Amino acid sequence: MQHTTRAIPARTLPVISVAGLQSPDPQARAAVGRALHAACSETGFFYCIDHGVKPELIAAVFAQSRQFFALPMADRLAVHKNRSPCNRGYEPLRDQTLEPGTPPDVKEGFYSGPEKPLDDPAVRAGRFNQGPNQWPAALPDFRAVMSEYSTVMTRLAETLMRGIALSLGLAEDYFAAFCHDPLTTLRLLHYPPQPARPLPGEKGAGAHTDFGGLTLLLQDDSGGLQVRAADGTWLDAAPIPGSFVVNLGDMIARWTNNRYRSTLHRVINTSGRERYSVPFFHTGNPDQVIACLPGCVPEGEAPLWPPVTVEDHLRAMYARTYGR
Ligand SMILES: O=C(O)CCC(=O)C(=O)O
Ligand SMILES: [Fe+2]
Repeated sequence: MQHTTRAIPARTLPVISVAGLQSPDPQARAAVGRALHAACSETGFFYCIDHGVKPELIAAVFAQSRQFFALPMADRLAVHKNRSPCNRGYEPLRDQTLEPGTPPDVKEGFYSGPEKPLDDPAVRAGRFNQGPNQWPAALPDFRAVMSEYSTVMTRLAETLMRGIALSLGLAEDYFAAFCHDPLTTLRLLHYPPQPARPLPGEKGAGAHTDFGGLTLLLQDDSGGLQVRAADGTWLDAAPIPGSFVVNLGDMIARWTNNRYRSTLHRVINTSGRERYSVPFFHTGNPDQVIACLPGCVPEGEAPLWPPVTVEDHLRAMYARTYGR
């Protein structure tokens, strides 16, 4: 019998151990940089392992999230994000339409972020997504768990941004200004099972790219996250326990003139069960101007996008996906 071989594009996302980024040995850090370079330029998505985030903390975040979405609707509506000047709190089912032209997403969520009092100068100035959180009164540990998790994840995102700088041949602290007072958003998501008879195009989360810098996602064991491959097919980002699925958002695509990809992804919860996930968005310093990095435009060509601030891009994307 004859066997033929042919190159088959990888059908899984790369898995990157990021422990080396914490090493005092520059060779170890550079090796992670090389792995990041391949992942960021090919898929814009990878699994991050050996990240140092404690499993107990991750378990606590999921446990609090399940409890939140199991609260009576009146308790959830008491912290509706429409009551917040900065998009913090509960987001009901079908509130967001990530994919233009499709029905609203079959997911509900909860947003929190760095706590700033109403008299903080940035809040008084009406800066986007900055201000106080709303916390569910019925869950006494919720606030502490989410706040600790946000702190830990901000640190991990900063470490990864140092790795991304190395991967681009830049100084390791190149993105320090982007990380200095970052907008970060912790989002809890709950997806009911995909409807038995969905409307045309109806999904848990419509196809979209993320708006910011890095997204670090926890998913439960339901599956359902799909990532668009270069050939236009959808890859399943199957759950790997203990890992984060990391992807690059629009800020990094614009910075690198699309050398690093902000890749379309979507969720269809065909597990038949409730699905829980927790994206953490590290969006960056709101005043940071994102303009094409030196060396990312070929001679004689113009960059693909004009410069934009983090805050302006974020504002435009919320307006588009929430229709207000
Ligand atoms: O729930 C997921 O797995 C992905 C969520 C997502 O893509 C988002 O919130 O931007
Ligand atoms: Fe996303």
